[in-house]
Amino acid sequence: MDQAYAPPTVPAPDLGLAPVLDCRSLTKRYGSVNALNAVTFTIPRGRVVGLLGPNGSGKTTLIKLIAGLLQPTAGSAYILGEEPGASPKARVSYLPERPYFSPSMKVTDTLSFFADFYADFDRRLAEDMLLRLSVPTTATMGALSKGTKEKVQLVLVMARRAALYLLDEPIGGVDPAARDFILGTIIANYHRDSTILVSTHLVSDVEHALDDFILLQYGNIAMYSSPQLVYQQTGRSLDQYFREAYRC
Ligand SMILES: Nc1ncnc2c1ncn2[C@@H]1O[C@H](COP(=O)(O)OP(=O)(O)OP(=O)(O)O)[C@@H](O)[C@H]1O
Repeated sequence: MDQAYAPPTVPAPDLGLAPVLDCRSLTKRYGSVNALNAVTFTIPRGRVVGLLGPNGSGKTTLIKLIAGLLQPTAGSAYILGEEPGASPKARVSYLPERPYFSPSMKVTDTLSFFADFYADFDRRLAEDMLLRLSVPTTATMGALSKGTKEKVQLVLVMARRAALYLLDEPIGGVDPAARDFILGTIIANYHRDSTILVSTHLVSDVEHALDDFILLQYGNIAMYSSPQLVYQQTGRSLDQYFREAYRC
């Protein structure tokens, strides 16, 4: 069922290139649970797109399908014109919703791990960002607070030169001051040619950093628009609008 889907209301920048992400009738069922229902949308290059929606609306499922970590029940996700596979994966930098480094690894070890694993990883950029976020790089991951671990993992993912960044709940545990730094410096002003799809419940924190947003509800796209357009049409911030209209 896809009748809630509305096409993007913000015109895409005409870069004369294939869209970074093109999802066509993307569907995922877990047994009898319809997690994603024939979702169709396109994201052009150079956009920061928020993936919003209440618990269980399908955000993580969508991100994992795009990252190639889940097989769709039907439909496809194309990244720069290709389905997820070995070559597009190299163009995608994915931040999972849960920490994945061993607690005994030092922060510097995680940098070496990324440098060995990803040819597009910019170690100096990562070190610079960690310094600006006051992350102790000689500490082990297990000794870091939840928010600091999130900072490390986000920095690692954003220090790759990818075409598409998929960030699943990147800053839930980060304190508000650091959230501003992360959103303002790392996400909003980052790699202007790259595209970021970021899932989050922190609408009021992220909305100023977003070019567009996709609102999922019950595995369908309920809205694909921009915070600016919502403000023009309703006089409300995205956060206020959702609290009133959708309670998510
Ligand atoms: N491995 C799984 N097996 C069965 N059902 C699943 C599985 N993973 C997700 N689901 C179901 O699919 C639906 C979408 O889940 P998903 O995790 O994608 O939502 P979400 O929007 O990311 O939620 P949240 O905001 O709570 O993280 C939910 O009904 C969830 O219970």
